Amino acid sequence: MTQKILVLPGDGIGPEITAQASRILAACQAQGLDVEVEEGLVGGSAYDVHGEPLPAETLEKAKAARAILLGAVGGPKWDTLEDLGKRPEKGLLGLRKNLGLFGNLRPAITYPQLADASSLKPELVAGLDIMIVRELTGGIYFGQPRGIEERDGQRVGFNTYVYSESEIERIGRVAFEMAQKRGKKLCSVDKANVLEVTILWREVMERLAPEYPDVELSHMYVDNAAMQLVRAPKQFDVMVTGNMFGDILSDAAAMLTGSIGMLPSASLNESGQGMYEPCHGSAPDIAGQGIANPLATILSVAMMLRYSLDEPALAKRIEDAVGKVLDDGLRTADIASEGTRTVSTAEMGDAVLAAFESL
Ligand SMILES: NC(=O)C1=CN([C@@H]2O[C@H](COP(=O)(O)OP(=O)(O)OC[C@H]3O[C@@H](n4cnc5c(N)ncnc54)[C@H](O)[C@@H]3O)[C@@H](O)[C@H]2O)C=CC1
Ligand SMILES: CC(C)CC(=O)C(=O)O
Ligand SMILES: [Mg+2]
Repeated sequence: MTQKILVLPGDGIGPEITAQASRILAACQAQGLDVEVEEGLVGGSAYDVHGEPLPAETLEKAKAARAILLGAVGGPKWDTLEDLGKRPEKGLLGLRKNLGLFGNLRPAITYPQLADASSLKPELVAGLDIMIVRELTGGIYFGQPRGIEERDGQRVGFNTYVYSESEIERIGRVAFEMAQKRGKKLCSVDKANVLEVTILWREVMERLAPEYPDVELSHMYVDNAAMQLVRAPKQFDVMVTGNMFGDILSDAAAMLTGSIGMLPSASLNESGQGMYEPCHGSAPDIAGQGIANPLATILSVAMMLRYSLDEPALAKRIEDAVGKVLDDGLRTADIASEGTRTVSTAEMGDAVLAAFESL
């Protein structure tokens, strides 16, 4: 049966990088992938047309799609909008919430060819393969109450960090199952020395552990986890954490791989429907220059093939194509180093496409 894919380019570099990823998706269609692809508006570009960052039409299309490929949202043009609900980022959060995409997978893999582009010494990252499992529809980004209000003659801003047992349990199960398929080590990251919500988080992870006897569960406070990620990242296999900690730790992990432009992601719900996007934002500082790295978005297509479309062979072919292009010494500016050839966003797309077709 033909499956629907929705492409949401978004803002900033979003349209530049999704254009390259869409070419790879089209190449997969030419190889027999039975999908129907359509585009939609989200974020600032949707606000400019419809006055809201997640128009009903986009949400309808998203619900009907098996998978969504999203570029990025946001930018200075919309940062002054006082109504937070109208900001581009709310469009993205609205999609995640409405589709129930609670399970966010963020693999940080250092391609051997990029070990010297990492912020760490090559020996610290050679062979690095971490999976960060981030809870995506709860925690402080969604908790109520939230707001800014007048209290005792001054304004007070507040958000609520809340998780229910069932929310913790379902992301815990995703992480334990992921660890079972990988190196059988799971590190749960919390701040249980200070935050009640993460005391509960830790308790639920412990309660699940006996159901996964082959997985070694450990716990780490988030401040230490940030430090350990840049001290000795290869100690980690799977990490599981809440929405905000996962957001921050995954950007830190990105630099182990060479660039935030290398980190793809999958956001899944219980039925395997997924949204696929690079971990980075809309990069307004380089938007429109044709220099953004499209590889995180292209690798997100590979994750889509693996997690929502059940096409692991095509997924691997894309990953191998990326490896081949890196072997050939092609780099966008963010991952360039001595002896490599710096190429534009579109030239990187051309090269991955050619490599994909040659494999
Ligand atoms: N998933 C999303 O749509 C996200 C959206 N944002 C939004 O994006 C806007 C910019 O946020 P920032 O904090 O600056 O984060 P950012 O991730 O957009 O950029 C941070 C730095 O990384 C660089 N960078 C990011 N992606 C790159 C790529 N593919 N190739 C080369 N360099 C790349 C940028 O040039 C910049 O120097 C804001 O409006 C923010 O809210 C931020 C994070 C995620
Ligand atoms: C709008 C933000 C929560 C997006 C972000 O930074 C992310 O998901 O990594
Ligand atoms: Mg982020």
